[in-house]
Amino acid sequence: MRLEDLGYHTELENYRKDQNLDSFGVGRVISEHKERYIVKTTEKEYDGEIIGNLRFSASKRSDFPAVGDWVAISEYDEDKVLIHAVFPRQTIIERQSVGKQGEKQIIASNIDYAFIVQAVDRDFSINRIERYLTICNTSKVKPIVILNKIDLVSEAELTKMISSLHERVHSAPILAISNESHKGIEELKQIIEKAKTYCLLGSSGVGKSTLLNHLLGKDLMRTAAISESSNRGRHITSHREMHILENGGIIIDNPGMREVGIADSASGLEITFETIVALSKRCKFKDCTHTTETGCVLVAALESGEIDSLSYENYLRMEREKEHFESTVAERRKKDKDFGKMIKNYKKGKKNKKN
Ligand SMILES: Nc1nc2c(ncn2[C@@H]2O[C@H](COP(=O)(O)OP(=O)(O)OP(=O)(O)O)[C@@H](O)[C@H]2O)c(=O)[nH]1
Ligand SMILES: [Zn+2]
Repeated sequence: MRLEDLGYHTELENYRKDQNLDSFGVGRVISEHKERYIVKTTEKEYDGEIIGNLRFSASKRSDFPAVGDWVAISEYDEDKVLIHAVFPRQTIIERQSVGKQGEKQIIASNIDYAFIVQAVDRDFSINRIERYLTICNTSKVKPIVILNKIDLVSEAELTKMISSLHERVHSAPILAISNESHKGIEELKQIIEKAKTYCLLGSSGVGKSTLLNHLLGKDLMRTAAISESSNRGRHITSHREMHILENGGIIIDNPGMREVGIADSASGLEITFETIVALSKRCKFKDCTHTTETGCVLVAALESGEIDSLSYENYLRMEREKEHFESTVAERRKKDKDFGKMIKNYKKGKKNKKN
């Protein structure tokens, strides 16, 4: 195995040289548990601990290593390394840390692509797909939409779902698969690139674990669960959050990833709702709510059908959640009220126009 097989590339190597980290080894963090890390190198997997210096200079949680990070290490025992430095991260998936207002927690780093998994049964929701797209766009991770459980719907139903999806989602490839009939799984495997890092996003029950097992070709989750229970209280050396697939792709799947929310994804809205945001910037009215105002570019675009109205409502909702997340409590109360009025106005306006 070479470092490149774990996703290492020239930019990281240049950084290592620039920072005079040549005397250290290089590894990638594949698991994190209460400040204990598993670091994978070309030779093996080590238990890693950060050096005191790194701990003292860390001013926030994101200064600590995360799953997916490249780190400079030195071996101090047969299976143990000290972590001296964290390499700059190319992409970061993070979320609001529990209990600490305003502080972010890194879920994983250096991910190239995210599979946004959604089941085509009751779970199917383009709104939710737009949410996950926004998370990806915030994190600079490239999205790939996967519609799963297509064995549960007819060909015609699936075609309808895909075409309605195409109307609102323009920037991401869409794949349809079934873990049950295995339809589309080969095609999915084909698009997975060697040495690129992937993650799985999507609600509970959409089939992420089942898919991962198919990709890995084994019943991974069960194996992990067994070794975890027999290792209770100790560092769980058998628990991996990063997996290398047969074709060389790398998948990160950790518990935190499954709880990432929109509140944490401010900047991505502009990319997900590119047309809407671009238009709203062109609106000539100051303080326009872009909902009912005559002469507003957005209102006009909605009427002409240039913008999908469901997409627009979803955008308003997410924009508001974003602001909610960024504002203080007092501001929030006022904004909630204003927003309530705004949505009401918008819907009233739409109704009136229909009549
Ligand atoms: N019919 C059908 N069922 C599926 C398919 N994929 C997964 N399932 C079933 O859906 C259920 C949930 O699948 P999981 O893989 O555990 O879902 P998950 O996304 O990992 O869920 P969390 O672990 O809660 O995040 C299981 O009972 C699977 O057998 C599929 O393609 N078709
Ligand atoms: Zn306007």
